[in-house]
Amino acid sequence: MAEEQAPPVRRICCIGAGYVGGPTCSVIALNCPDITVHIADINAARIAAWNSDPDPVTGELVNLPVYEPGLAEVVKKCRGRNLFFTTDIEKAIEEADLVFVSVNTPTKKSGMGKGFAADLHYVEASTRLIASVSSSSKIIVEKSTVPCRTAASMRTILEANARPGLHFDILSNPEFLAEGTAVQDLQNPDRVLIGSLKTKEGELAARRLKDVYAHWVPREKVYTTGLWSSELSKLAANALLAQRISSINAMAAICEATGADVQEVAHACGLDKRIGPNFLKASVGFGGSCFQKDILNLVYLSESLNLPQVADYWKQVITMNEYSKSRFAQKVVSTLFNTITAKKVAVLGFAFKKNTGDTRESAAISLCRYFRQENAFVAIYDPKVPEAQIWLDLTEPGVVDDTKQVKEQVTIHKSVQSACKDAEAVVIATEWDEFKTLDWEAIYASMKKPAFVFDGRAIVDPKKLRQVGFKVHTVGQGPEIVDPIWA
Ligand SMILES: NC(=O)c1ccc[n+]([C@@H]2O[C@H](COP(=O)([O-])OP(=O)(O)OC[C@H]3O[C@@H](n4cnc5c(N)ncnc54)[C@H](O)[C@@H]3O)[C@@H](O)[C@H]2O)c1
Ligand SMILES: O=c1ccn([C@@H]2O[C@H](COP(=O)(O)OP(=O)(O)O[C@H]3O[C@H](CO)[C@@H](O)[C@H](O)[C@H]3O)[C@@H](O)[C@H]2O)c(=O)[nH]1
Repeated sequence: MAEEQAPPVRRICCIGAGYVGGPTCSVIALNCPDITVHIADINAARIAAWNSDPDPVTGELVNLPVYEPGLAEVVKKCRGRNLFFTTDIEKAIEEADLVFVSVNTPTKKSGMGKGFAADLHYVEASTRLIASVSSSSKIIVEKSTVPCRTAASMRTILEANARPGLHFDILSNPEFLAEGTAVQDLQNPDRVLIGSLKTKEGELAARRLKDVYAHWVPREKVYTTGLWSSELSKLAANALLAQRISSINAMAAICEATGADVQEVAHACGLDKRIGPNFLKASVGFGGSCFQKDILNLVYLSESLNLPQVADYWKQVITMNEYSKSRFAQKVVSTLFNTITAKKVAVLGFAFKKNTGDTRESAAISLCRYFRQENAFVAIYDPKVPEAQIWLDLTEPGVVDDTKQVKEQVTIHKSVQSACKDAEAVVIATEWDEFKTLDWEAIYASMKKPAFVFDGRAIVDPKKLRQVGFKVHTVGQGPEIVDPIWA
């Protein structure tokens, strides 16, 4: 029997103009000129930034709220054509035939499940708003990362509150973009996952969303599943990715103690097709808004399903990540003759990875906290993170209680050279490309001696730095092999 014709989606609303909603729906607008896209948010400042004017000299959109390579060009091309940023959420919902819910789902800070469960109140508020303002049937798409079976709660809320006669199909369409490569990932995804109910209506709604992606994604890359599998696949994918990093970081600790080199170990393992080479880069620890949050979410889900062994298994990925960060900080302190009190430590990079201005759960935040607790002076440089954001991260309520002391101990610099001047140690916390080609001789000349480099990302050549005069520690490299005088 022929499949029922799926009417094309003409108007899309995206609730949430953040790191996911903004790039995702801008790329949809770019590839689907026949679809009008409204990205709506309660945060007026964020929407104003999305609507900000180009730089009068270069014509570039330099004030967008999310920095992603290539994103400004996409927004410039589509904004005002078929892409609009608005705070009029109700109107955007009302006019749409498909609504993405792309709001934040942070870890709960209080109440039941505190520290583990996802806070779903933004998702619920969006769902209630959709129910109250809609006068036509719509497809509602979970874009946010949510616990398994959230779609069932959304359905219950919609059915209880919407006008009689309206029909809502709920789809799960988790986002797999990584920050720093968001546009590239969206333009050429490994896969697009769409989960739906296995009913005639559910499958028709999934086909309509598939048709949107088919404007630029090959149809065979769109994988359709049941709703619950789709929701769980997002948590599973992040858990598996983070697990690889914790696994290689655990190996890094063994390497440092034995003289093995974790880069060689990772390469040797990655040559096995079953293992593969990606996501095996040892580091100071993973950061970002997703890995920790989503694993905690999975741990909570497992515990609530009375699966404590499963919960413990995944919890260990986070425990190992915390250990990686503290182990690295400990290495700095022990190498600097067991005290960094009143010593200047330059921290290069504050973002959780390169090519983003995002600092959420960045390893640099933890490192700076450790160094401050040891009474060091911390000098920070990052090419993209705004100064105000760094202060916010270091003085977040509940993390430190003494803003004044933070400001006495921490300085934020506009250049690497200025951050490193008179420092005893340089710590590379983010793998920004510019750190690979620094003028290390000039940096060395300006530092106190002995001058140390602690490379938490394994991006600089330790041999070259040692020739300049530095004492170098690279994450995952045993010192007794590369520098016998440290043995
Ligand atoms: N950041 C990533 O790389 C990434 C990747 C894949 C999935 N995700 C998931 O996507 C979701 C969004 O993440 P994000 O990084 O974009 O978060 P974000 O905090 O950057 O953006 C969320 C936006 O939603 C807005 N919002 C909240 N409630 C609203 C409401 N009721 N009405 C209108 N706007 C509302 C907020 O003001 C905010 O601007 C999360 O569930 C996250 O886990 C994130
Ligand atoms: O081999 C590696 C790879 C990554 N990292 C670190 O891991 C963190 C996360 O990196 P990455 O996954 O590249 O960035 P995210 O933007 O957090 O993306 C992850 O989280 C998103 C939100 O759910 C998902 O959509 C993506 O698929 C998933 O990769 C960063 O601190 C990286 O420096 C390592 O230490 N070693």
